Amino acid sequence: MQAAEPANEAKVKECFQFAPEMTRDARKDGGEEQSEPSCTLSVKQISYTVSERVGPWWDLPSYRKRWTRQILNDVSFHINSGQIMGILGNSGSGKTTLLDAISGRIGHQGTLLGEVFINGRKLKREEYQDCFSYVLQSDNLLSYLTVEETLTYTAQLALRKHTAKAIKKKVAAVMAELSLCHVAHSVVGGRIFPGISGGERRRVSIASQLLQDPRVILLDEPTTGLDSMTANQIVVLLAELARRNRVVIVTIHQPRSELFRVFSRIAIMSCGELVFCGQPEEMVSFFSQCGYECPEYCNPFDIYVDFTSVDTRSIEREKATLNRMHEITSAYQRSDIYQRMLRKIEQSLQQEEKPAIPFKSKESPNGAVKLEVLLRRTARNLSRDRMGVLMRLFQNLIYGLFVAFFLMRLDDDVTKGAVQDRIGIIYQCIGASPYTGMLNAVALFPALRAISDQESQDGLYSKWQMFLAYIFHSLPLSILSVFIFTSFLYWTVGMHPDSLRFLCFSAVVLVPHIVGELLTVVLLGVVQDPNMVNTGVALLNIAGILVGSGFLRSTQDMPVVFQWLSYLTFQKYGCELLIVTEFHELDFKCNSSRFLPGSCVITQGSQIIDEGYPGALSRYTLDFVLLYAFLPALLLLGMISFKIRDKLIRH
Ligand SMILES: Nc1ncnc2c1ncn2[C@@H]1O[C@H](COP(=O)(O)OP(=O)(O)OP(=O)(O)O)[C@@H](O)[C@H]1O
Repeated sequence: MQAAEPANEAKVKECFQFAPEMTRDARKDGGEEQSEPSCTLSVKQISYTVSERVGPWWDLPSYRKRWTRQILNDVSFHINSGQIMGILGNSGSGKTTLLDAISGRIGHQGTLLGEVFINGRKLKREEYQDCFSYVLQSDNLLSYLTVEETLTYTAQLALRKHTAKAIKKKVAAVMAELSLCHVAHSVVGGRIFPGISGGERRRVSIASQLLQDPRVILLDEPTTGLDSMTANQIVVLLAELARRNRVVIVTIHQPRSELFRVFSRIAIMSCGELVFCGQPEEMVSFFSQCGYECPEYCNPFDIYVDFTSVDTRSIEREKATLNRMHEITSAYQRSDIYQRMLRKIEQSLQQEEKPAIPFKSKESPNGAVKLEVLLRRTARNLSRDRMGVLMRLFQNLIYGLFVAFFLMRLDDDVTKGAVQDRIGIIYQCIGASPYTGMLNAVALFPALRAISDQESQDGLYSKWQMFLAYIFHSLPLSILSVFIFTSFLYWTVGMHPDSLRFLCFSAVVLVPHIVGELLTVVLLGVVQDPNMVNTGVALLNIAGILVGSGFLRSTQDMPVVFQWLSYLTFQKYGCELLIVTEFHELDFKCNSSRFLPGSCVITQGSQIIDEGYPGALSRYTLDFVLLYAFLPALLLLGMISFKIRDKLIRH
């Protein structure tokens, strides 16, 4: 099949006569006509299959059976630097999976076959992320930072050898390249916080990638959700980026017909197959020769995607449209366009002097510097959330107000609840403070986790470094919040009036609060759904109180297995410590006018310690050490959890 004919060229002109003249075509500038392309990307026979269960879990016989689903089928193409390729196709046709496969971000669930070559050199799997920049469909930007700050922190994470001045220059250059200078000092914003526009956000995402000077940029639906004018501007901008000696591949839904002149290559996908890949003019002539003309004044992108899509609304339609799709795919594979492309791949693989693989700038700083940058970035971003900071600082205090209002003032008279009320306060302090920690983590960490998933795939840092940065940033706030809470509660309700005991009390209550937050973040490493983590931490806390506190059932009376389990709970050490802190050397009164048999048996706090927590006084220091040992243990567990996440989540 011939690629282009004069008659068809006339048709092309006719078809797009309404399209305004674009500035300059990336293709004409640096594409086919470029004599010595500095970078070539060849994708050879990429196939991806996944094994899926046939039915839902509630239909056990079909759930047990599996079938193999072909997501990508033998996809090959070749593109040079200076060119921009648009991948079109209906929803579910495999566009995103193709980009994931090319960039090495595909999950472990399926079987990936095929090879990717840069400058004719085969890429190893571990080299993918050092070679490609990938702008995801949903941008995860830090909302309270300005555009300039966002890019500066990214540059600090990516570029070690650069001085502060060089980083500033680099950020300014990238902002100029992406026309972001006018919003440099504007806050990025997000769903609940207004900031820059959607189009500007996309450009910030692209700018973040450009900081590492990638030669191959992949973008998944960068125009989704944007109005058509902004979408056009983004694609024209991408074409300009391509013209500066880069390969740009972009998946796109419903591009406007004007963009016909902007793309150097158009690929159309359907059901995981590459139905067509060639120059836009070749596309029109190819489809015409197949008998599928683009009607006058119609957008060829829409028309050709429609021709190649499978309509599943009825079995008859599905059969007919699937046949049509296969017919067009076979015609493409027999065409000169396809054969020429295969020859280019072979030429590129067989050239004698293959240029080196152009990796992204790999001058990332050492782990400690990355952690420091992440810590500064997280602290600056979250500290600008005024309501968030206020809630964080005063949530414990608000809870303390409830308790204080309920109890008013502790009494020394055992007949007026001197023992019961004190135990109640200790129970509330140990039982409730993990929840406030958990709520903080569930509200704040998932957004940071999404950012770290993306940035760790870009090779900027490891996921566990974001985990540590979040925990370290939260420590001063947690300490302050607990101190405000205990300062109020301790003195208002009238606990043991001794400053040292107050400090010990605060130091003990701090741990469950931090453990609640830490445990939640640790679980968020391996469990994606924050609601499940929420429930899990709440249940663990309840179980810990039941087994460890000794309030609901005396530890000595519990079965041996629970006694052993209690040693694994921070509640055991926390409760023992608070009981000793409050009851040691405390004398009670007994109001004889309300005398009930047995009510005046307890006259000293030490009786409570000896009966309920024998030996707790002598274990005071050890209990403190064991209680605080939960913090480094959970930090370690968190690092392991986020290393597991590296394996579980590809992006
Ligand atoms: N790991 C996987 N397991 C099972 N199915 C998968 C997996 N990855 C992708 N798919 C399926 O493959 C098909 C192609 O998905 P993909 O996201 O690549 O489509 P797309 O063309 O990008 O769609 P859209 O335009 O809607 O984003 C979808 O039906 C998707 O459900």
